[in-house]
Amino acid sequence: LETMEEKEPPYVLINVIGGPDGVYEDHVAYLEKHLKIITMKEFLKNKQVLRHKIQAVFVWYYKPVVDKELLQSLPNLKVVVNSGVGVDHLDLKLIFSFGVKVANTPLAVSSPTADLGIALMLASARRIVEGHQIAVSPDTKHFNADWLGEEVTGATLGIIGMGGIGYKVAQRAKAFDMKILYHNRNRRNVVDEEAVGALYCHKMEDLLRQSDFVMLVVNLTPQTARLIGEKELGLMKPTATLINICRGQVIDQDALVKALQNGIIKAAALDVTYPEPLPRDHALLHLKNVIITPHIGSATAQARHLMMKNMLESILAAINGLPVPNELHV
Ligand SMILES: O=C(O)C(=O)CO
Repeated sequence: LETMEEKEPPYVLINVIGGPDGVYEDHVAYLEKHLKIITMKEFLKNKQVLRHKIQAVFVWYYKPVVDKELLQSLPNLKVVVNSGVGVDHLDLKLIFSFGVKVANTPLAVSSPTADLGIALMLASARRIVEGHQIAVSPDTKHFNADWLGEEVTGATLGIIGMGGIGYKVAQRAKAFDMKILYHNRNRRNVVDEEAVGALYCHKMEDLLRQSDFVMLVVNLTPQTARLIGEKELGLMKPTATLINICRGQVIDQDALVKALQNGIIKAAALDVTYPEPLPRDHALLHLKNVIITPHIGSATAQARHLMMKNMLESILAAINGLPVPNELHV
């Protein structure tokens, strides 16, 4: 009996298989080569037995919620692995206090999210969404658009948050001959700066005043919540565009709506809002100078596959007492 138990794969709790919030079915099939997957529903049905077996929680798009109650019910939990880089939905201190490790998947997310930032910048500058609407409209009399877009070539891009994703945005923007400014808690080393031609702005205000495009790429923390409000929007050029690919809460959305309505800034391109999705009557959904995508920074087949693979690697390492790839610390 003992040998049979030893051979049992590690038990991992996930929210649900399939559906909009679920782990993809083909990923589950892959994971099951190494793990025993338990859905939240199965767990709740047979909690008394399963709670002792579960060694990892697989948080796929914010679910399941890892709260005190869940942590208390899993005495053999070793690790919580999170899809994506942002862990603002996890109470790290609480999780660590249970002696549980946490890992995320920064490498899977950084390139596709940077790509999306550039895509939003170009889509806004070249009015791609409006162009599409004209091209498919039954009424062809506006076919030759009676408006013009802006070029990004030679324009100034201000990147707020120069971590893994921000730096990849800069690498891409360099290819457009953009002038790149950045603001970050810590200045990057000179080699990194020179490789992309990025100039450090110690004061975010300086970046806001000078940029034609401002891209937000920070982690959501108490320090970055509502980082961009009425005052900051007021410092931006009336011709500037704000692009957000990190978290909606980094912007004071009411202030953004006012700034967009009153010509304080020209446009916004947002992959993230709060809440997600926005209520259907929200002003941001009805302004012509706004483009919104439904939080698709990492929504590529390659990224999601790599996320799942990295999460699996972190689970197996933690369970086997090995160094955990992408482990987060306090
Ligand atoms: O990596 C993250 O935090 C994401 O939001 C993925 O889209």
